[in-house]
Amino acid sequence: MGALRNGLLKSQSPALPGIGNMDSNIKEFAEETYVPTFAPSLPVPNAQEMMRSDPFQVPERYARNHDDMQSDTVQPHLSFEIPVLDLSLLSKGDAEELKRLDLACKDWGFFQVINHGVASEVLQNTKDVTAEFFDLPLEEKNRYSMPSDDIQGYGHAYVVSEEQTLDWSDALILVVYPTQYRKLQLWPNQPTGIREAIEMYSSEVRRMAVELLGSLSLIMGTEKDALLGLHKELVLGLRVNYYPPCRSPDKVLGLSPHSDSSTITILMQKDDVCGLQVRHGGAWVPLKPIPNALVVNVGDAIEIWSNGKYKSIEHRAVTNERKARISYAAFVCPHDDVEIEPLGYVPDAESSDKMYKKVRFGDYLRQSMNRKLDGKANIDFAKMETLK
Ligand SMILES: COc1ccc(-c2cc(=O)c3c(O)c(OC)c(OC)c(O)c3o2)cc1
Ligand SMILES: O=C(O)CCC(=O)C(=O)O
Ligand SMILES: [Fe+2]
Repeated sequence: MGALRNGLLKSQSPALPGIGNMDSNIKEFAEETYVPTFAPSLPVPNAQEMMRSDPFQVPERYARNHDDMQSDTVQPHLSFEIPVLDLSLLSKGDAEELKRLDLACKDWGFFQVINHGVASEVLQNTKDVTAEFFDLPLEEKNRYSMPSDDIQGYGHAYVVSEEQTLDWSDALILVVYPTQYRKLQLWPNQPTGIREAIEMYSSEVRRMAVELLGSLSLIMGTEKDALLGLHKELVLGLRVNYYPPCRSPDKVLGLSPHSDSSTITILMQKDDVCGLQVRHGGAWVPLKPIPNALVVNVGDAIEIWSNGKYKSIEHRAVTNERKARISYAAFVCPHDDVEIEPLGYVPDAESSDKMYKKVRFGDYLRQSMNRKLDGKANIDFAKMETLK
């Protein structure tokens, strides 16, 4: 078992596979089943504890380059232009709503979804129990620390050098589907009901993902079930981001600019704190939460399958001066063994030339996890040599 990730409490060991909080029948199953591991990340301090111990300090490792932060234009007035789509209409195959989906994916790569069918009680319960988890003492949360060679558990991912500027956040990352990939020893069992809440929320998000993949298949000019079929098995990783407040929000970022490697990402966020910003026309546009809506963004896999017609869009999270923020990103991905490449028949694709080569999704995901979050740099891995 590897090094402890959360630097502030070095005496606490991470939960060991097969010890402690795992049901014996699940343990037996897990031991017999292949569970993929993910990229290593360096240990860094726990952001929440750092803030708690001295609310006014911004350690050097977190301080962003002043010029970079100042030169970033933020355009709040464009928030209202980020598309809002009705999933109940999309699922019925409503032609106008499908057209709006096509425009949303082309112009923004981000949209909010209403009438998604996930009960507000399910959303609220997930928010309540996970907020309680982050309020637990560090010692308790560290029972679920990420092992040093994996991305699952409580800690930090994408930290690959001592020099890189750190994000002002902690995360709990769990693989939920397929169920045999779950590492239940890293699933919190406190507060009561947290596992059930995550399970319930994720199964609703998976249902939504299947409906959205159907609509995306249609606007990509193929059969409704094509994209789902291309996944072989739908993989769903849930990343719960905890952003402590920061008294100097202009000096730090909660999450560095990046695009998601996924096919699509479905994001839930606290209704009362803004934080997500989307790259649009060279500026950053804050995405204002609509109560009970879920946010969807196009990931790198769709960019590749659509030969660049629909692009994964860079986004980042900023921090709030007074309030903590929690967001829940569900990454919907194909199975590791799926080979992705432009589908070849997407209508009006940006270029008739193939812009991306064939890549195994597992290789794509791992190369992205072996580097720091860095805008759209990941996708170079799949670009044709002549286009890099
Ligand atoms: C099977 O276990 C997992 C599957 C996928 C992920 C995962 C997929 C991503 O696409 C992804 C991501 O795009 C991302 O942003 C770059 C990220 O951090 C911000 C992820 O943690 C992430 O995870 C995890 C586990
Ligand atoms: O916190 C947010 O709103 C963004 C989270 C995100 O982009 C991610 O987890 O990939
Ligand atoms: Fe993201």
